[in-house]
Amino acid sequence: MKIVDARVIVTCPGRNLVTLKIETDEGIYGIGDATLNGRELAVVAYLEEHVAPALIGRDPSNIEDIWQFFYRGAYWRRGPVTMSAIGAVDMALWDIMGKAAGMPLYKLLGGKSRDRVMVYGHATGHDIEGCLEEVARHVEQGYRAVRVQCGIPGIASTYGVAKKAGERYEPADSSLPSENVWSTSKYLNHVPKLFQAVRERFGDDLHVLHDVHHRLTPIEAARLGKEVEPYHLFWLEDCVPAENQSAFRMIRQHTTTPLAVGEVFNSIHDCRELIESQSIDYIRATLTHAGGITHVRRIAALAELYHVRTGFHGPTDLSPVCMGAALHFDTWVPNFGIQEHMPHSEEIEAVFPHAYRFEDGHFTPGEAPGHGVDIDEELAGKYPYRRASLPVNRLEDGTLWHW
Ligand SMILES: O=C(O)C(=O)C[C@H](O)[C@H](O)CO
Ligand SMILES: [Mg+2]
Repeated sequence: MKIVDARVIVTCPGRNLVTLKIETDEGIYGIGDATLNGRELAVVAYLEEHVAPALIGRDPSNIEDIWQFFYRGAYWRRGPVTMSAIGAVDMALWDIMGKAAGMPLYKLLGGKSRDRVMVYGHATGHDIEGCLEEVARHVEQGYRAVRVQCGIPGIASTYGVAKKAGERYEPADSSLPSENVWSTSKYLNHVPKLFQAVRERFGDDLHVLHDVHHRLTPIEAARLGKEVEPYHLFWLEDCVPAENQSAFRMIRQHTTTPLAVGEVFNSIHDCRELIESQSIDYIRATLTHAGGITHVRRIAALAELYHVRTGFHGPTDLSPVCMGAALHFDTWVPNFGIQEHMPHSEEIEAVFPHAYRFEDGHFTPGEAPGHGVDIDEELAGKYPYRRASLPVNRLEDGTLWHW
């Protein structure tokens, strides 16, 4: 089998999504997700100029060699743009091989380690009462695990909180970055009260999660971890920016709250120290941004040695193609923890028909060969690209802060 075509499809059914389609001389094609939120066209250019031409004529079954060719062969290694491009190629090649073998991807990877994949949903509210209502709605829908993000009194807009009650939260909300204001002290005073209220209302069995979105310093993160200990979070996510991996050793010494990190990571080298020092409990690097299945399974294997489990990133800025491939990976990977789930809009679901299904707080990947996600190119063509940027954060005195 030979690759005869590789094309990038950009569509914006409510948000920008980038898909790589690789076609073979045997009529089998595969698709991969290459979406990098707010930087979509950088990956498109990388794929179109540097990757697609070099794919033509290759045997798609040489997945490992093709991965090495684009990683080592680029000389300039790593980084979200490069690794998203490689991730899309890799996902599409695994899709092709699954289709050629007539097997769902999880079987190619080594078969089922579990019957179904537990996901967590997103509850968001402007105040604690609003959050509790949203958590209740998720529980009614069957979710066993819910991430809870709440508006902070005295701060106009907060990460993870939709503009209006009941609306979807989409952070890439304007053409150029909008500016948010952040106060660490107001946030730290509020969050323990939120989780106290959640536990009082929903009891001990519901898994609850929280995303700090990189905003604290290590000692502030240590304080938060300690103060929410009585509420037994499933995890506290991205409590500090993780460029400085050793910061987590200090947080770890102060708290038994489980820690999750890695949605912005794109290689095993970003994760290595955190995993080897046993400073975290869940690794979130996912297939699109961390070089595809071929690379993320190395990360998962390293993590397994240190009791670290997977907790893949799964916001709407990753397309259903990533979601489908991730659900196969989750079904197979021995050290699975949980999978994030933010439902895509009806428009996006129509552009990307898929075999995966939600039931009772869990997903199954389906039995379609490959990753089981397709793209309706005609429909995709009706939604042209629109520039959208993620916000920036400033402290109350105007200092630029981590968003
Ligand atoms: O889903 C999460 O946990 C996130 O933090 C979502 C990110 O803000 C989003 O992917 C940015 O593009
Ligand atoms: Mg996050």
